[in-house]
Amino acid sequence: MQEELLNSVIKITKTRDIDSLEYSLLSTIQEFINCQRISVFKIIQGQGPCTVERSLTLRVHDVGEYEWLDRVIIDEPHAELSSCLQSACSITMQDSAGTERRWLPIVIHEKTAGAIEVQCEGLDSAQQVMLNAFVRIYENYLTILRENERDKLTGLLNRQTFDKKLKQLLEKQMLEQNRAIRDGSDLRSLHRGATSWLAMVDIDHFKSVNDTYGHVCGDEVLLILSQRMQEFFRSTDLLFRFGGEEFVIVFEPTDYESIKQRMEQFLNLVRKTSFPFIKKLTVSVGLARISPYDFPITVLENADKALYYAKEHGRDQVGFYEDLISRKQIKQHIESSDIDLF
Ligand SMILES: Nc1nc2c(ncn2[C@@H]2O[C@H](COP(=O)(O)OP(=O)(O)OP(=O)(O)O)[C@@H](O)[C@H]2O)c(=O)[nH]1
Repeated sequence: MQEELLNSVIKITKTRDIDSLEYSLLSTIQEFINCQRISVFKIIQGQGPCTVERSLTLRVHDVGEYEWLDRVIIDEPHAELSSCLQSACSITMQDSAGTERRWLPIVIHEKTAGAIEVQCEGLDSAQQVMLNAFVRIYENYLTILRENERDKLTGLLNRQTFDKKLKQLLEKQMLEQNRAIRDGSDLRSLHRGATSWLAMVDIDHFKSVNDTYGHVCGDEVLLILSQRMQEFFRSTDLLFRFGGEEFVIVFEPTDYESIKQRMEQFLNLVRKTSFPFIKKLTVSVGLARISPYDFPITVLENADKALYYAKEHGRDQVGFYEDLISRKQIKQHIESSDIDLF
């Protein structure tokens, strides 16, 4: 037993990314405590009321038969889950058939980040101790992994995580498309023109902010801008600090008109935001569509070309890659495999 326990701790801490960590945690809990259902819930930070997503569920049907349920946003969290998240305390409920449901909070840097829900036939005290210990190990390890994913100054995702996150998003889109084709759904009516988008945001004349007011003031500008971005964009949009004064946003699928309007509103918000010392600050944006079969580098290059165009044509504006291509204002990126050599 002791050896099995040690091996399971090794399994959990061997993981190098947050998604695999969730799989390891749930399978380990299931291995030691016979459950009917285990889920990881996460609070998605954003504006307005607290949004919760069920990040992963392991549902056990029969001995040796189980299924994994994927990420889903929970509009109305269960009352007990909400209490657990708000109070950061464990909550247990038992129904008349003796089935127990437990919610254990996940606390990171003294803030509740989510909860683990366990549904089972009732736990003895040794199992309860074990369950608590697994959740604490998960909590500690999650703290380390989260810090590795984030930029130190702004707290946004860092560039190193970009390829992985975009790949996950593209795989999800591809799965959805394949599922729709398999189920015979009409893709056009299914998505109604909605695709994912990537925006590259770059502060205009940032060098002069540093040169005139110093690096500390420059850092403060970066911090305020990233806070505004976190408040303004949806909690499901991925925000990265890509380099010095460059940010990348990957949007959940939406149509062209909506993304256009949202980016214009964002530019307006930046114009109206007050930054220390600086009278006026603006940003330029390059926006490109993300298709399921794109390479991350291609999408970045497209957005970068559109950004370059926006910078060259007066700054404080959004360059739309597809628009610029169709108007022949920039040249299309050609994949090396598409080039006909003969
Ligand atoms: N304060 C601060 N400055 C940074 C950081 N990283 C990069 N920079 C500065 O960002 C500035 C980027 O300047 P440029 O690439 O010349 O661009 P720009 O002045 O914004 O001009 P345009 O992009 O053409 O509008 C440089 O002065 C860098 O030193 C950082 O973490 N903090």
